[in-house]
Amino acid sequence: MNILDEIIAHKYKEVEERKALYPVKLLEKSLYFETPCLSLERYLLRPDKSGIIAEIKRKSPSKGDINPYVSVERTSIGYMQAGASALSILTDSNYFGGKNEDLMIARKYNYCPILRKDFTVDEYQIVEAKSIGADAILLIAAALEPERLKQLAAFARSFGLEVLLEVHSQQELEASLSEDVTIVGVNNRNLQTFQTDVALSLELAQHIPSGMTKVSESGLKSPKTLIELQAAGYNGFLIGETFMTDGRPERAAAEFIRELRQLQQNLSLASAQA
Ligand SMILES: O=P(O)(O)OC[C@@H](O)[C@@H](O)c1c[nH]c2ccccc12
Repeated sequence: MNILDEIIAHKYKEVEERKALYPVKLLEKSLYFETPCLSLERYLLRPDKSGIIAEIKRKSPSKGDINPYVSVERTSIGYMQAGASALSILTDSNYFGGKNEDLMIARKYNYCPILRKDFTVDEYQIVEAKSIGADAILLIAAALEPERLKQLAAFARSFGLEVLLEVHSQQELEASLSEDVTIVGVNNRNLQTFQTDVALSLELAQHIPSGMTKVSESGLKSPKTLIELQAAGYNGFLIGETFMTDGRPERAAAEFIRELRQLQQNLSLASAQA
């Protein structure tokens, strides 16, 4: 069994337990149901922002502990001050050391779109995402039958949540697109080997319908790579480890974004001179 199958099998059980502990009726009392979501897509397209979705990830199956005691308050504020477009908060606890409270803390301190990063397999988790203040959810093509994925996407949209559709191949992409999906994320991490290869994003870019907002996910280590991805049509860049492996992730993000802006400026100067 590969790691994704294992995580998903565990998730189905976990969701049943959570449903019993915190019934939907209880979640629906959250004030966030009266608050409209901020559009991740719109923030990714804002020219004054970097396009970076900065992630808070304490640990992962591939790396083990990354930053287990990170301060979500300090890091989330610092990420946004550094010029990130949005936040991604892992809420899976078993494999990634996250929790709903992490997202709630990020929500409390930041006015920006927040992606709830989890393995969504059930409508309950979508109600839960809205109840903790998320603006967008992830749906992973490799984890869901295409028809099921489309149902969940429509359900998320009915709460105003945006959907980031995660794919690893052209087949997954073509099978899973629907009118409820406007943001496509190409995950550069192979879930069998945990290797990351940005070439996958560059390859798949041409197959993503124009008009979709394109995000490249995982293994992004240098601002130069972002410039390449931008040239290939990417608007968003999901970055976790490169920041989180630093004792102060927000400082690593600030440094990264400063370099990115420098490169962008050099490029626009060069093209103005040409
Ligand atoms: O830490 P990285 O290599 O920068 O990757 C971030 C993000 O893309 C990765 O955490 C991720 C992508 N898809 C996921 C699905 C579930 C959990 C985590 C992920």
